[in-house]
Amino acid sequence: MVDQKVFKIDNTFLDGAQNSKVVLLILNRPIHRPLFDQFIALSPEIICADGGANRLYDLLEDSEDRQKFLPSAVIGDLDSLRKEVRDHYHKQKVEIQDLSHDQDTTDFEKCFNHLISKEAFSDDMTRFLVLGAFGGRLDHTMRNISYLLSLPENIKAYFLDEYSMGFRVPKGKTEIKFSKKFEFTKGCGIIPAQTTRISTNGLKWNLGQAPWDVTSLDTQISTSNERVSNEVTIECDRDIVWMSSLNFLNE
Ligand SMILES: Nc1ncnc2c1ncn2[C@@H]1O[C@H](COP(=O)(O)OP(=O)(O)OP(=O)(O)O)[C@@H](O)[C@H]1O
Ligand SMILES: Cc1ncc(C[n+]2csc(CCO)c2C)c(N)n1
Repeated sequence: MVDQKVFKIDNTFLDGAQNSKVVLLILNRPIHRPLFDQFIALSPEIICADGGANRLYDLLEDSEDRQKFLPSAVIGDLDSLRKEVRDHYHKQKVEIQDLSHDQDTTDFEKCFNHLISKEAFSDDMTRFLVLGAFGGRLDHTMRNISYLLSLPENIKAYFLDEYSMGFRVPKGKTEIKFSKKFEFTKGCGIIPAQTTRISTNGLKWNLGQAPWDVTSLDTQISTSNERVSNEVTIECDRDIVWMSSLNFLNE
């Protein structure tokens, strides 16, 4: 029998367990302060997608904090970036990239595509935390999920709001090690893009037996599931998005 390659996803970097490079991408959505404070403790590089810079600027009320948490770039078509915010970051020599010639990709995609095309971010150790990828307009959220599924396999992207965190699990067999500090054992879910044959281990309601041997958007999606272990194994024939609920709102 040929041994199947097992893909590993290790989220313990969120507990500060690994020495990984973290990039925090801020989109144009309200920023939940406790969420920001937790992730900023991982010493990330900050990048803002267009109006995301307004959100960062408004969150940090005094100039000392604004200086401390300076983004290294603001990227997008810049139609949402307020003048005072643009002037402020321009004065601080933050790179401001106007990509308004492109009317086919969202500001988030412009920003992320630009980042991952750079050598500094193309290594396997970089983790991208995208703040504000869910909530707000459902078409934006759905497009963000679609974009997540289209990323190259080596890109480690995590989409977040204060309720949940989503990441792609590629087709094949994957072992996921969860963060103890951030990811709640209750309230996890699996979002399929296409009709997917799937089996899991480590959940209270494992998938793998009829009718739960298949998941698809137009039949059934596992939500409100629970992890019974800090490690879960998933085997699927299409990429899916794993959703972990976060416990910020329970604090
Ligand atoms: N209402 C919203 N709901 C969900 N996500 C949003 C919303 N507004 C903005 N975003 C996210 O933040 C990113 C930056 O937002 P910004 O307001 O600067 O762009 P936009 O002009 O509204 O959208 P687009 O990306 O289509 O140009 C967007 O690309 C999108 O991913
Ligand atoms: C089929 C299709 N639908 C919508 C748009 C519009 N659009 C999508 S992203 C974007 C940029 C916004 O900053 C714009 C204008 C398109 N180009 N193609």
